[in-house]
Amino acid sequence: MATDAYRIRVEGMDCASCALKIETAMQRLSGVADVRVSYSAGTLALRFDQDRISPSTIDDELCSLGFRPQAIASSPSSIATERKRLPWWQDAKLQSVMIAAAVFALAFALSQLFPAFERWLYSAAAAICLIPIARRALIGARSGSPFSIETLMSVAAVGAVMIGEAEEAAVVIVLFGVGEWLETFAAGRARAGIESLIDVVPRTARRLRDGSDEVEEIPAADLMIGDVVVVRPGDRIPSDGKVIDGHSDVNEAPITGESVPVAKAVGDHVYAGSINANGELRIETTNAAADNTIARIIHLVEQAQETKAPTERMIDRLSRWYTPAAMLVALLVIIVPPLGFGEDWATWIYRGLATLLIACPCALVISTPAAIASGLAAGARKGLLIKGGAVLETLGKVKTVAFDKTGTLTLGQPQVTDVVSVIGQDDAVLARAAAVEGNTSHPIGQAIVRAAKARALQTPIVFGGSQAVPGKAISARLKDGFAFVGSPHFAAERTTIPPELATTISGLEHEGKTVVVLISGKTCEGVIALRDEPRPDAAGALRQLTSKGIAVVMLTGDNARTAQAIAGQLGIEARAELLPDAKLAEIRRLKAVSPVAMVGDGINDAPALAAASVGIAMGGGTDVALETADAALLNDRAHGVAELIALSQATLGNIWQNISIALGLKAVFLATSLLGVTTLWMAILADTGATVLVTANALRLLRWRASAS
Ligand SMILES: Nc1ncnc2c1ncn2[C@@H]1O[C@H](COP(=O)(O)OP(=O)(O)OP(=O)(O)O)[C@@H](O)[C@H]1O
Ligand SMILES: [Zn+2]
Repeated sequence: MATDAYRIRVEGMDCASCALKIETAMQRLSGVADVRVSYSAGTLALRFDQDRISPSTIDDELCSLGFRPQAIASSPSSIATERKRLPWWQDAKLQSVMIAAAVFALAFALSQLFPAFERWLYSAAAAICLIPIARRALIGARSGSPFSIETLMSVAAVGAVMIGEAEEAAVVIVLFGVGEWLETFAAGRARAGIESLIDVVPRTARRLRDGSDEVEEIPAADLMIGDVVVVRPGDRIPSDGKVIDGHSDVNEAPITGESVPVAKAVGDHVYAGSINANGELRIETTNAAADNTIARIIHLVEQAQETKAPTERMIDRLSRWYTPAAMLVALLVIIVPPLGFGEDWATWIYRGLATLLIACPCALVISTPAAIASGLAAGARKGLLIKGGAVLETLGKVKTVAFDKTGTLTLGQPQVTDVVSVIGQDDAVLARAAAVEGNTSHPIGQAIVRAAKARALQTPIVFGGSQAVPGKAISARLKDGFAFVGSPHFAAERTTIPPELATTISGLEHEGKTVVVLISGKTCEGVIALRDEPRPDAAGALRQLTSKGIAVVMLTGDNARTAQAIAGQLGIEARAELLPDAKLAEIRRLKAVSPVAMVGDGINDAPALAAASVGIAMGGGTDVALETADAALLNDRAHGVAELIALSQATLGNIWQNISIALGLKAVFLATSLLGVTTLWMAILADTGATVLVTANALRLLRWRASAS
């Protein structure tokens, strides 16, 4: 079966139960799978079978439910234009509230003139205003959501009219409209988290006309790869690109969350959305608008918001039976006291209707996605990229963080410090080792090659390619046979290391240096020691984690003495000499006890990152980090790990506050309705009030700041 992905923006999805309604309706269409609706991003994503259904059928279904499907723009600047908001007085919800209010005002005026018809006038007005709501209730019922808020409203309003409370029915309908309008407003605010990212990309760019010095202003979305743009001091950079002229300090906060300016000169890479501080720059565009780093971040955050967290799934399931159950309770409230205890019918019908109105699950359904959306957006603004609510939830529960050593706790740029030769000349050892490492991507090998270049050494010829022995060594054929550069362990497996050399090696290792041995045939020709400095902020970042009661451990393929020396400096426990498989096994072992986060540079430790409960990529540059791992630190600071965990914990806390607010308010109002204290209009206000409160509480997360850093 060939399936296609379909992703659109849905206008009018302003209440979380709307999102559920769309989800249910889509799941019922045949030929549709993987339905994901994000209330917080306002998007719908699904896969469909071309042979059985077409996108236009899907769009029609959305329209019949009362929503407006819209294509998603691919670049931030066009998203910004696309999302241009209508002025508030043109809002459709507000207009329908105004119409309802006008109809009731008319009924009121007429009833002053014809007091005898008062009841009829209000009933007629209620009926007119109920029509659109009842229609939505019917459409919802037909597409699989019979117990929507519209159904509850319709039943309550009809019931109120029937017991002679037409006036109150009128007030409730108007208030319902006001509530819906408030929810739209709140939903808009909740989406502001992402919009603040979109807004950093300028709409226009000053492009240099081919071969001349003339500048023309064009939409940033129309920039093409190779175009040269001129960015004046104070302007935002319109596209990812390479500086070809000028130098300046650039604030990359929109991408990395770090507002310390970075000096940029010819040849340096710059990101769309960053702010050019003081010098004019000419930049050659390297990415099309939709491929800019910031565009990819926005896209990832939106997609992250579409994936549901476990708590959210639980709440969704809960809310699917919550409403029918509440309706049942309302029914019992209506019939039990009069039938069982001879109480007054009118009183208990009224109380039952109030109970019905507070049965709307909106606030509950919204509690989790609203918090997660804010948490994800707050993270993205600080350079903490989290790929979904599930990751956020797991991160908040992490008890152990495992760090890869190279490039994560250390800078990942080892420098050759010592060369010890057995065959005579130091330079010969370095040159031969550099030849073997000629094409390696391993940081140790690259450092050796750099050192040989720095000494302007002539490297011997290599025959054929090189062979890596992962976690151990690399080999290549030189003129006089095969040579290996590898760990002392590996050397000891192949040959005997002379005792005095072994002493030298362990001495160097005690200093925290990594030592590799050059072997040719069966002879040890010499050793090379390298030093990789710990990141300046590593020790502080680790302390931040341990002070929160999180265990930290360093995993490395390096030898135990070197690992110990570095771990000692950082105050961390180390597991050393782990071959790639052993790293995986170690992660699995830790994970069996409690959730584990693994932090790596995302380049050569992808399997370990994947095996952990949460894989966090850092230091690998934005490109790799963005695509691999569950979370990424775009700012390349070790502190980011503690911040990620703190943000996740704050989000989890916020979720539980929201659930408590939602359920707590319902409980209070259920009690007061039974006691007869709650009026219908109070019940409807309590419902929308809870939704607005929950949204407002979730929005607090947007202002989240890492406390200690
Ligand atoms: N290309 C190579 N040249 C020389 N030594 C190598 C090479 N590849 C691996 N080794 C040896 O194997 C050891 C382990 O390598 P591995 O790649 O597993 O760890 P690493 O990436 O250096 O460190 P970490 O596990 O902390 O990231 C290295 O310390 C080194 O001694
Ligand atoms: Zn609602």
